[in-house]
Amino acid sequence: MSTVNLQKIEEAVKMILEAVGEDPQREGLIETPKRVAKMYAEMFSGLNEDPKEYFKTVFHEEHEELVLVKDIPFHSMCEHHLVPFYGKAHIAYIPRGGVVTGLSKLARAVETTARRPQLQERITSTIADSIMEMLKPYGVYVVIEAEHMCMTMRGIKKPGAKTVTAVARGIYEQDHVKRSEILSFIQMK
Ligand SMILES: Nc1nc2c(ncn2[C@@H]2O[C@H](COP(=O)(O)OP(=O)(O)OP(=O)(O)O)[C@@H](O)[C@H]2O)c(=O)[nH]1
Ligand SMILES: [Zn+2]
Repeated sequence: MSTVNLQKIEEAVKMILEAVGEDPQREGLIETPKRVAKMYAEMFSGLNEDPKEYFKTVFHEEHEELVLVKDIPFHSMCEHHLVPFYGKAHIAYIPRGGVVTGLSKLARAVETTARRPQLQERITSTIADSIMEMLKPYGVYVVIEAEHMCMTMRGIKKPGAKTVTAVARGIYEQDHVKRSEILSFIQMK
């Protein structure tokens, strides 16, 4: 259930428009507070969701080897500036005890985690920790690469700069050879 207060967002957007010197009553802006409220409700819809829920869907398959879903596109909102950052997530894990999850659930966990005011580091660790807790695999390695609009369109203004975050859990914490294997699969076209 969404706890987003649409009316409050509308009022706030109207105030921002006034504060920057715009006329919220002019034709082009009259519907803008409503549109922005709807947009925020959508972009922050992950706030009341728990990515762990998705990993309740499991299948029994004796595959105690690598599973990697790479190039999962995502976009999120930087919690410092409320502007987007976007890129790709790559999720690798090694199942244990014949417990594998649905491949789409890995992408769903990215989506849910990204749809709230976020830091790239926190998206990365939340996904890794959710998988560890729910699937109890031998290990998880999550890599996220993203461009932050707050570094592109304002402030330091460095378009093209990419931030890479990686979180290793379980056997990936110690095993750099296994981590390198994932990184080479990620680079493969
Ligand atoms: N660690 C981390 N930092 C982020 C992320 N998104 C944005 N930031 C950074 O958050 C920082 C906020 O710094 P502040 O000095 O408080 O704010 P600011 O004056 O707007 O900073 P500048 O961006 O340097 O102009 C900036 O360095 C941003 O680049 C993120 O996902 N992770
Ligand atoms: Zn930012």
